[in-house]
Amino acid sequence: MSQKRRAGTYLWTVMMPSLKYQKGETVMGRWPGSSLYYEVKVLGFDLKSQLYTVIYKDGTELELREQDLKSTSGFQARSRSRSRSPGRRRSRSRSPGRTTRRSSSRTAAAVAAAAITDNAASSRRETRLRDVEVTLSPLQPTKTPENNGNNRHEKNEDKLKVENNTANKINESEKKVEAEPEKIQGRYNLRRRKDDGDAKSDEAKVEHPEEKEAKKAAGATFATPLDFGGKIGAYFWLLFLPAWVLFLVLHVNQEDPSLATFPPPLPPLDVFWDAQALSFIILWILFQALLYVTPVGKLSEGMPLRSGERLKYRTNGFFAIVVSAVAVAAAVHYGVDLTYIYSHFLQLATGSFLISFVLSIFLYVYSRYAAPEQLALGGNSGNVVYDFFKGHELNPRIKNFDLKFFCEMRPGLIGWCLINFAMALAEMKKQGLDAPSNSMILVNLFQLLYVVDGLWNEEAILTTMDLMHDGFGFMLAFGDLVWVPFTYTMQAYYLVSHPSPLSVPALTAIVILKLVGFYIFRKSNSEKNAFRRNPSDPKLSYLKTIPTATGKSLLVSGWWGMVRHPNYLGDLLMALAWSLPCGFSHLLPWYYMIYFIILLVHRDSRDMVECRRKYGLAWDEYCRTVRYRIIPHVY
Ligand SMILES: NC(=O)C1=CN([C@@H]2O[C@H](COP(=O)(O)OP(=O)(O)OC[C@H]3O[C@@H](n4cnc5c(N)ncnc54)[C@H](OP(=O)(O)O)[C@@H]3O)[C@@H](O)[C@H]2O)C=CC1
Ligand SMILES: CC(C)=CCC[C@@H](C)[C@H]1CC=C2C3=C(CC[C@@]21C)[C@@]1(C)CC[C@H](O)C(C)(C)[C@@H]1CC3
Repeated sequence: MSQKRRAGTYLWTVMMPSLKYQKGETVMGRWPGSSLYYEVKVLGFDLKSQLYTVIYKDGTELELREQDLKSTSGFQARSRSRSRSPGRRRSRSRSPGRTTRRSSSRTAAAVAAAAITDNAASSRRETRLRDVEVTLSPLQPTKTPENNGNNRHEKNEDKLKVENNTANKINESEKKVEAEPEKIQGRYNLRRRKDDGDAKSDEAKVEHPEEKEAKKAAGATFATPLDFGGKIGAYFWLLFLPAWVLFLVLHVNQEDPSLATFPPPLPPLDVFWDAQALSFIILWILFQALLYVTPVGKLSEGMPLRSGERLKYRTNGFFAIVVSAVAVAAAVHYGVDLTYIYSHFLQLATGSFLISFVLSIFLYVYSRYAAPEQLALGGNSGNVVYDFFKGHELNPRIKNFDLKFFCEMRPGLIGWCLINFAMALAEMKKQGLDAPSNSMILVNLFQLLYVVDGLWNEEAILTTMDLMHDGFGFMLAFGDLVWVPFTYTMQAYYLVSHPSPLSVPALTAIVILKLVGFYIFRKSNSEKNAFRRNPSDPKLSYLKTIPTATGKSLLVSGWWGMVRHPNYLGDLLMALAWSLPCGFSHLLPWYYMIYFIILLVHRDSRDMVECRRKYGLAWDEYCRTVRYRIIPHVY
């Protein structure tokens, strides 16, 4: 176990009697870059960095130094005679990119967060100060030697200018903010929340005595609210997910896979087990692992972690699928009968399930040796079953081998195409055809395009929820190794014994639908990925953005101004195009579509909660501007 895995860097206290401010205490916190103080609640204290995490009333969470906090006594409310009613304030100059009216109830945090800016125009407004509307007046500290003149901005007469200057600074310096977080933080005397990825610290890893005590509490405090039904839900999903795969696999084999025949007849237990099938799965995973570690292709950087570190990923997925295709073609050429996959589907699925289960146990045990900052916020409840299910560690790695990235992008995803191909061969064999049916060809090509595109743009996965936020546990291990290859292939499996002829107009309409969906999916994912990687990319300069207190901005025009998840919309259209070739006789080939709607609606809600937590009122502003979640004018 490396030293790094054991070293706990960020430690939080539940009770630290020696601290000036206690957890839960309400104090006044300076808004970064200004002299304005707002009421904040202390959430915790980081021993190592000596920073307090506080939450403003608008929900923004920031990390502040002790000197940026003051007790509430000694503050006076801003008198009305000194400042116009903030609710009636008007903007002196409107930013060209501004698209929405200001909300009447807002704190400075929100003001800083809510100015929608034009990416390109922001640099031209470098020195311009703007006034903005606010309703909640910030409080100013009564002058004391301590706070008098310790900040350049305090000399400004109009404090709101200062406040808005802060907003502007955040707008102006978006490029710098994302590229040079430390510099910006230094300027504002502020650190973003740790989970937003910054704050690399090189301080010595000496353990203070208090740290030891605090370590015990660290596990429980580094967590976000539970989802998937919480602890009870975790038990349910652990049982339900494998049972559902079994149900589908047993159903699709029937001549008439009607849901009325529930439960499907269970085969004897020994049918499930096949050592040969298990060894094929192991060989496949090892083969993919070998391709993954082959030093071919780019080394891409992931998003900054809580520790500030950026992991490197070998993004050679396209290379892997090409080599895999050549290997499979060679195997077929030399007489390997791929219809084995069709005839041993249940056994192969069982083998994969065993591997995913063993892997999940390993991952959980391995995560017990990880440093607190390496854990996933969403899988750190302290409940073994929940954390085992959700994934305790964010990016488990054995040396440079990233287990989550590998499992998500390689064996299951490429295996999905292999299985589809085997189903096409099985269809020809079973139906006595010289070539696969039109429907089978469409399903194969559509899903192949989806996978190849994912691998070609492999770097884009590094800015998705799974890679950035979700831990690696049973949910993803099972999802990647069992769910994807053995349920996403349902349409092809179904077509083997349920031919579904397609007319030319139907075929054309389905192809168009797929292409439209693909276009939306690819363009929107690439837009967000490019923006997250380089917000000052000149190619994105036409886009409008909302700055947030974390230093990151939110896109509010382009694809991400159409709906909040344009990528989901494209994905759903593609899912529809995958099911349509199978006709309407049975529900089974529509399983993916139904599951996918549920998955994406749930993912959207999870993301909403997470983004609200991260971005506070800036997120609300985004939601007010972009009203629909996935389908314009519908949902
Ligand atoms: N076939 C399948 O089974 C599945 C496919 N998918 C597909 O995978 C892809 C990735 O999906 P997923 O990871 O769920 O979600 P997203 O790729 O949409 O990632 C969501 C994150 O994007 C960032 N974001 C949200 N709104 C904005 C904005 N306006 N401007 C800039 N950044 C924003 C936020 O992260 P931050 O601000 O921290 O950067 C947010 O947490 C999608 O295309 C989806 O359809 C997903 C699940 C299953
Ligand atoms: C019910 C259950 C077990 C849920 C687990 C969900 C996983 C199956 C999915 C979560 C996100 C995924 C993504 C892809 C595959 C499915 C899982 C793992 C993905 C790799 C498919 C190919 C795409 O191009 C993609 C790279 C965008 C995508 C990323 C998310």
